Amino acid sequence: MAVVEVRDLTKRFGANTALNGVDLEVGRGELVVLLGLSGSGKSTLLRCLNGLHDVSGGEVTVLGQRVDTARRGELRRLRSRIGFVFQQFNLVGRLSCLENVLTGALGRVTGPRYGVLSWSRPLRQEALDQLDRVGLADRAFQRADTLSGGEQQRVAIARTLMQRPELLLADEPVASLDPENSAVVMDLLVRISREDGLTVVCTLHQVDLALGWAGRLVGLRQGVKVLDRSAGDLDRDQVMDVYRRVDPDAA
Ligand SMILES: Nc1ncnc2c1ncn2[C@@H]1O[C@H](COP(=O)(O)OP(=O)(O)OP(=O)(O)O)[C@@H](O)[C@H]1O
Repeated sequence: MAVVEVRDLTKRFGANTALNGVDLEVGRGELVVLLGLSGSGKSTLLRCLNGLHDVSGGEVTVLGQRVDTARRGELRRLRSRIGFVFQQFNLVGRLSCLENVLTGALGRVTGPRYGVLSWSRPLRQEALDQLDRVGLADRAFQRADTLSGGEQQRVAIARTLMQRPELLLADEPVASLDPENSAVVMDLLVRISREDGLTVVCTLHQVDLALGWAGRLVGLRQGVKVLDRSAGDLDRDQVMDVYRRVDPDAA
């Protein structure tokens, strides 16, 4: 069964059509990168997958759950199975890295938590293991806002893993990082996807990163899917064609 099944998806914002008849199927363990010019609909597509946007037409099924027709409770349960990694990390800067990672498990416990010791020992160990996995176990008790951008994104990924997601959506996860840190974060996403059989759908701006790290590339141009191929079958020029601007007067 596909993890993501999108059929003829259309999303309009007023008169603006952000997605126009998009079909997409993503199988378990695939790492798919969405590419396209700014405004081509990449983030909108990610947001339709976890129900952050209502759809204007078509069907979206994720982890066997219809998203476009889901009730609020069904959406809440579905979102607890989907990890989301953002460009801006969204860590709580004054909290330690360990506490930030622990908050990823909030959906698995009942009631509020204040401070590291309010979490059970097994969860604390699990959070430490996740920090270790992203290479930052030695920073567990350091304030998150004292870490570099690349390190903060790795903590954010560890936090998402605490959620035990079955699907990971990443919206420009390396957009604010330098090339070296971008490579570290992409390496990490690929490794986690392979080790856990985790399905990842990620938007990226950098063609070379996408070609180097993705299993499959999906290109959007003005809300239309114009490319959907295995990365190994593509060269740079073919991918760059996704970025060809469309002259509105030429149509
Ligand atoms: N909440 C919104 N309200 C109105 N229009 C929106 C909204 N979100 C996106 N859009 C519009 O939908 C289109 C697609 O935007 P989207 O953010 O999905 O593009 P993108 O490919 O992710 O761009 P970027 O690479 O800059 O993040 C754009 O024209 C954008 O202005």
